[in-house]
Amino acid sequence: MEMETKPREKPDSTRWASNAWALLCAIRSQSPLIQCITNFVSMDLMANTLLSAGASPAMIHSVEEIPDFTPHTHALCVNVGTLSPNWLPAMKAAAELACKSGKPWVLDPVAAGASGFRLRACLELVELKPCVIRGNASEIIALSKASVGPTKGVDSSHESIDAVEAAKSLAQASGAIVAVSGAVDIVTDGERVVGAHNGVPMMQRITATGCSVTALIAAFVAVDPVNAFEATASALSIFGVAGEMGMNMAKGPATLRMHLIDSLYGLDEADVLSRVNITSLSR
Ligand SMILES: Nc1ncnc2c1ncn2[C@@H]1O[C@H](COP(=O)(O)OP(=O)(O)O)[C@@H](O)[C@H]1O
Ligand SMILES: Cc1ncsc1CCOP(=O)(O)O
Ligand SMILES: [Mg+2]
Repeated sequence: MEMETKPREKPDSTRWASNAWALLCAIRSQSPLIQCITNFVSMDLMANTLLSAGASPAMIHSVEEIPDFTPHTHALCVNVGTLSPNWLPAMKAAAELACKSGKPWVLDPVAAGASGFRLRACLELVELKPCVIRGNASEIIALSKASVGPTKGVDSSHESIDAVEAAKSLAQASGAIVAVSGAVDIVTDGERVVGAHNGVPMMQRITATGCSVTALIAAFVAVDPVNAFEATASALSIFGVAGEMGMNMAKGPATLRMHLIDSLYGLDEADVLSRVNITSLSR
């Protein structure tokens, strides 16, 4: 039998899983403060998602408070779900201040293609250099093409895999990491593309799971801002793992919502190492 002369390299999938676990541990020990300027529908689930992961959420959105508060946060999540003209200045001010303070910020362009007002707002926010943009496939396609069109509102009428090219070109044009959620969560920096193959279809039946995973991405990039690509894929995969484990105990969307949060809170190393499934999709 031939002796191995150097340590065998761990396969990619194992490295992704170990890294995801390390980042979750960092969130649990550091409890990063995440400012969320988000829609009324998502506030509760988003805050509870962040708390169960170990982060500290603050739903603070008035423009008057941003100069005092935003510089003390570790990351910012901006979500345009229930956008109205009087909320946009606060979103922009917080994004600008986050950048100025060297803090990553993450954009969720909910229903980007549903109206001209919403699309313009999203495009203006993209100009303010988000670290990560996470949407469903229809949102990323609309934002990438800068086009308003027939949509299903906040839901997607496309598969995530159909948005890979749109995501790559949005990443190249904006400099952001772009994530497309769906059956496979796609993450790209414009060159590399990975897929996170976790989650269950029932997650689409709970409102604000997309919003909540965007906030979770903010928590992951808060603890590893230099590796936003890896942090984004890890957050999506970990949320999917919590969904898979929650689904084992759920009877439908309402109980999945509860068990997903409990599972995210209780994830241990063995769960993460055995379930995180991130693979390269680059050609
Ligand atoms: N068919 C699916 N299979 C597994 N997970 C899914 C599926 N569709 C969505 N998810 C998961 O549900 C969460 C919300 O994604 P999605 O429904 O695409 O976002 P949004 O609510 O913004 O439209 C993500 O964590 C995603 O991975
Ligand atoms: C239903 C709804 N309407 C405006 S925002 C919102 C929540 C959307 O949440 P998600 O994008 O996570 O499904
Ligand atoms: Mg959404």
